[in-house]
Amino acid sequence: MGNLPSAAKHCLNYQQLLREHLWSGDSVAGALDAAQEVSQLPGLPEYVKIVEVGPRDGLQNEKVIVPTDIKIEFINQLSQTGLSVIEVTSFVSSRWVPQMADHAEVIRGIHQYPGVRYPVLTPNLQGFQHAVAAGATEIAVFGAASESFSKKNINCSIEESMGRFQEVISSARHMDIPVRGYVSCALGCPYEGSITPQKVTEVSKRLYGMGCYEISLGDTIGVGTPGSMKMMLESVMKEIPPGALAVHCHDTYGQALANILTALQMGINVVDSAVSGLGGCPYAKGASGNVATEDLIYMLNGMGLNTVSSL
Ligand SMILES: CC(C)(COP(=O)([O-])OP(=O)([O-])OC[C@H]1O[C@@H](n2cnc3c(N)ncnc32)[C@H](O)[C@@H]1OP(=O)([O-])[O-])[C@@H](O)C(=O)NCCC(=O)NCCSC(=O)C[C@@](C)(O)CC(=O)[O-]
Repeated sequence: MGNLPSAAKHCLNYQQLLREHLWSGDSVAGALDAAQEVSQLPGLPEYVKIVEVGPRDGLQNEKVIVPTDIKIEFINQLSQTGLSVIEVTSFVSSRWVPQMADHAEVIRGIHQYPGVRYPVLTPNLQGFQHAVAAGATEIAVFGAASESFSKKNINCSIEESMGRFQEVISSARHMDIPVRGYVSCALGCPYEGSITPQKVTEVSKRLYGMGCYEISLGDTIGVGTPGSMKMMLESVMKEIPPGALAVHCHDTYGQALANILTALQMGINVVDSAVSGLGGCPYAKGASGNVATEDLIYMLNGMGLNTVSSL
């Protein structure tokens, strides 16, 4: 692959692993054999939707800017693996996140496969308008449960961000564009430390009330444990049904799969992940990558849970 950045080579190799082995049911050395009997744990959903965030969350944090044609090839290959949602880029300021400066070229350049959705991140009306002009048909707004993180990440307070999101969501609604909402720092903040479940609930409830069809609760710096995940979800689930929630776990302390399992046991069946464990937010220092898609699928397969939608 010539002199491709190593991150891109790495994720394209993993993509091959996903397509050739995990989804198709072949076994890789030491991996679970499709014919092997699996026993399902009680209380788990039968189907888990994976939201692949590698091209966006993964590549936004790479030191080397991945060339646009490689991003397009990466997304096209991911589209052929069986994933039903691939978050492809973000319409943010290229001064803030230079890695996403080619957002319009990426969305225009990819082949949009039937049955796959390709959401993009939009922080404000300007980003939304550019995203729609480039052909985006699904978007996500991204807020935080931490005041300091909100200021560092999107340069406004939580209250101001809610005003911007309301504008975006209203415009999206007029165009029948579905909007997902992220809540960062759901289990801890790089600037403020712990965040109360009540604060996470308050922000999530506002986004849900504005019309986000799904709220993705982000453990932005990967400090959560099954204990704190359970407490946070118990609080959020008093206001939002589990069917409208997703979890987004970074893996700094190796807790991501355990945290995801906790969420699944509590009735959540949408999980964000990034192929090869890429990822991190440029405004959350110390955060490691997301849970790796292939590890997540390995765990879900091992529990007999379906990850390919039959819809
Ligand atoms: C939100 C802004 C744009 C505010 O940035 P700002 O500087 O406060 O914006 P402004 O409204 O004051 O405008 C200043 C300049 O930015 C431009 N501008 C204004 N809006 C846009 C836009 N949408 N796209 C492109 N340009 C834009 C605007 O046109 C103007 O340009 P100038 O007149 O100076 O030439 C900035 O703070 C930003 O881009 N932040 C993005 C940060 C980011 O992308 N973070 C990573 C994603 S979040 C994440 O990773 C967490 C998550 C989702 O994965 C979940 C988890 O793990 O927790």
